[in-house]
Amino acid sequence: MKASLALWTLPALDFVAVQLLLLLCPLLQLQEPQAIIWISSLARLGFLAVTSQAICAVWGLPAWLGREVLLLCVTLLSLLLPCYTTLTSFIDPQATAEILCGWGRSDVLVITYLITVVVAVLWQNFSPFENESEAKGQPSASLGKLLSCLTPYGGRFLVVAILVVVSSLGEMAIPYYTGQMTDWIMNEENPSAFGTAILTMSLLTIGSAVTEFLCDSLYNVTMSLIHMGIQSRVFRSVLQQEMAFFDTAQTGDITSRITADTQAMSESLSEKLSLLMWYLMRVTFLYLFMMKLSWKLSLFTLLVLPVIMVIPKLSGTFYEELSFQVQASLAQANQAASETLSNMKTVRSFAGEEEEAERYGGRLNETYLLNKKESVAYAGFMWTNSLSGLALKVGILYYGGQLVTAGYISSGDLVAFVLYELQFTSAVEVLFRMYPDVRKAVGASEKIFEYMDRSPRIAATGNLVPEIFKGHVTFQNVTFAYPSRPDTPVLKDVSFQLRPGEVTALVGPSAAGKSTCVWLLERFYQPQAGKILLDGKSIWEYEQKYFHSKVALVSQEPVLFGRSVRENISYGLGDLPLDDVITAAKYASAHGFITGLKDGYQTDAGEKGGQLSVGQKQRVAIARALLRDPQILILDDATSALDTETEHLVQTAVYNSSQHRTVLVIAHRLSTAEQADRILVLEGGQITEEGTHQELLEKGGSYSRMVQKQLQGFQKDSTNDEEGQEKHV
Ligand SMILES: Nc1ncnc2c1ncn2[C@@H]1O[C@H](COP(=O)(O)OP(=O)(O)OP(=O)(O)O)[C@@H](O)[C@H]1O
Repeated sequence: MKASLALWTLPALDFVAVQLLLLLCPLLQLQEPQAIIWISSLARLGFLAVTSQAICAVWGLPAWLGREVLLLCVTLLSLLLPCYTTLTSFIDPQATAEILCGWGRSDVLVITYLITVVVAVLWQNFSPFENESEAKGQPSASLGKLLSCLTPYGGRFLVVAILVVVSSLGEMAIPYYTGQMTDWIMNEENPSAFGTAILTMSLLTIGSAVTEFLCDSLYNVTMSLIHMGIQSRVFRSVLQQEMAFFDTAQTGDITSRITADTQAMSESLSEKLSLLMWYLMRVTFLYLFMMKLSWKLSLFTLLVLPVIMVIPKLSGTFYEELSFQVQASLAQANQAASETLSNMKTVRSFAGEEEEAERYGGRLNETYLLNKKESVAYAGFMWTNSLSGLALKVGILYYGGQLVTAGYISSGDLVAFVLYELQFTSAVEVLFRMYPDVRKAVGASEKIFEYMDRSPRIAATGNLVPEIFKGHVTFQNVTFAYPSRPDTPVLKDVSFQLRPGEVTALVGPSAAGKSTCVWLLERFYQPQAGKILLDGKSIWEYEQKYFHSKVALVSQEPVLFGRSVRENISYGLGDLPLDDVITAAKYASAHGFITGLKDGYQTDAGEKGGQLSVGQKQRVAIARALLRDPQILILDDATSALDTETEHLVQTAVYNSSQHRTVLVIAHRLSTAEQADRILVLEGGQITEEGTHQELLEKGGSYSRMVQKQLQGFQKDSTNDEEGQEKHV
């Protein structure tokens, strides 16, 4: 506020300086008015530069004004008049005499200020260079990046450009011939020329329409190719991201970027960018033809043009901001809907339908409110646009009429000019009406490029593919906190080993960090301190595909895909023989229930495996892991949903098949851990005990207490059962 007020002192000081210069200049006793105006203007420039810098240094600049824009204003204020008088004196010395003598007049100063303000606003908003506010992280135009997506199709765009030029030129000829005809009709010199002009006009119109059709078709086909390419690049890039990215980004947001944002962008690009290109070409040609007819009228049009540019731009910026907010709010609504639909069972079991519907309705209402604002902003933008265009038309007709009366141009030329000018103005109007839409595409593309250009914080760039892989895992003083909660360490200086041919069980209370050890071993995250080694080498040194062919995980909540059971088991391995799939399924005790399904191995598992029970899903997931014949097998509470008998069968199969394999089992049921060769107890992110079941029981520490608690739990359960039965009897 202080800075804005201080800035207003600049015009006041400028006014005083001009008055002083007007008093001082006669003292120089110069005869040449051009010399007087240049000397005074340079002195004014020096004064304004020093004063503006001083104001900047003391009060600083207001947020809406860039330093380079202030410099531009100072230069324009001082040098606009001398430059104008010098240039026009070459063309018409009489016209400049009046300004030279009265350069300090208040009306001249006011006009200079008006032009300066218009140019400054244009520069601030349209400058091709990055301004300070953008550098501070506001959404910046990603036009360059967008264009880089178009470059592989350069050849096609060249053909489109040629077709645009040909078609535009065809259109340009029509007003020209209309003007010619007006002159011919008025002079009645060559009546046969009338027919020739009509024929030429018809041919050119047909030619222009045909090229326009070809151009549109080629352009739209190319744009859908680009859309497809961008969508698959974004998806690919998202898949490369580290796990922490998926912890923080909402699935609905990511999906919305891949689908809705790319859709919005490519729609705007295919419709609006083609029109933009078309109208830009048209504007250029129209202006050239207008210049040919009357440079004065063309110059007049150009001078008034900034007025019709600034107003739509201002309302366009507001509209653009709103459309950005609408998109963000829509993504949130989508997120609410997809979260509810993907957790339908939980919603139903807690009778949360009404609450979820209200939540979704609330989000949609927010979007609706923003949409309302956006519509009003759009209407305002259109209104200001047409009003400013109308003012320009009236001005041109008035000035053109005067030029005809003065004999500068013929009536035919004025008719042709007015026709060109009408097209020119509507083309400029269309350009500015479309501008927010193209910005909208750029806005949507910014979000897309944010994903597309994002480099994963953790990249698996290793290339180690040893022929002999034993699978000896070493956790060496590992300390880790999740990136989303950097201040809460989950693992603290954890060290242990998993040996080939051994089954190691990791047990401990809930939230002790057991699954976290698995995620680290799977390379989903990187520890802040310590190392995880595989056969003595860091896990990050191994090549991505090789690593995951050697390390297989069956997680706590097995995830299946909406494909056949067979495809789910052979996921990631391509088209494997059915016999291999069956062997793995048998090991996992899944073959029996699979053959009992309606279509056997071809049965669809449903979305996220929803058509199978949790226990069935767990067995399919174990079969999927065993089919890879991994050297390291991790079972993270992978048999929790199985009955005791099936669990025993699966465990025996897994343990028997692991003579050379390294197996890590995480289990809440301690009976599962009992058979393991070694048991590690993890508590509060630290390994507190290590040994066999027997050793740990004898030690009488946490493990034995946990076993006792579970046993007591079972006894209590069975006592309750017996009591219940007695009561029942
Ligand atoms: N993606 C995540 N981002 C932030 N914190 C997490 C994340 N996953 C787990 N945590 C936190 O890390 C801690 C350890 O979780 P972890 O899942 O490793 O425990 P656990 O021992 O496997 O528990 P359980 O036996 O209940 O599965 C918990 O406090 C949990 O809230």
